[in-house]
Amino acid sequence: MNARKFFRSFRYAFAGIKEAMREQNFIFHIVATVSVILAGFYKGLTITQWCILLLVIGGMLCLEMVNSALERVVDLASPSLHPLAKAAKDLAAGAVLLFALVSVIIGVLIFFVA
Ligand SMILES: Nc1ncnc2c1ncn2[C@@H]1O[C@H](COP(=O)(O)OP(=O)(O)OP(=O)(O)O)[C@@H](O)[C@H]1O
Repeated sequence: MNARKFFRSFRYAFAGIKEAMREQNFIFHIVATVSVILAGFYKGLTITQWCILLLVIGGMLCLEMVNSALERVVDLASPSLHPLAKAAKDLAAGAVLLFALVSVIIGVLIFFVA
């Protein structure tokens, strides 16, 4: 891969992050992220706890973006209602919900149990 192509792919990736910023859900996750990071400094987390927290935060944000990407692909491929389109969107939304639930449990363990 040449340097120009390499930097172009960065530009596209940043455009993807900018696109995600237009989503209300993503903004909610950013606000939650900032709050959790501030709470982490206040509590004085250990390095291991920070690593777990950052993994969870990164995973949540990435999953939200993949969900948004999938929504767009489904809307493009199936503008009219279709059971497979519904299944695809519901599966992706379910994945986000599952990860969010696990994240909350991990947050409670780190901030209130540890
Ligand atoms: N083409 C479709 N065919 C069948 N069901 C669909 C279709 N598009 C959406 N749905 C159903 O409607 C639900 C909501 O879809 P929608 O695209 O509005 O997602 P959303 O979660 O509201 O995302 P956003 O508000 O970010 O666009 C889906 O989870 C799915 O059950």
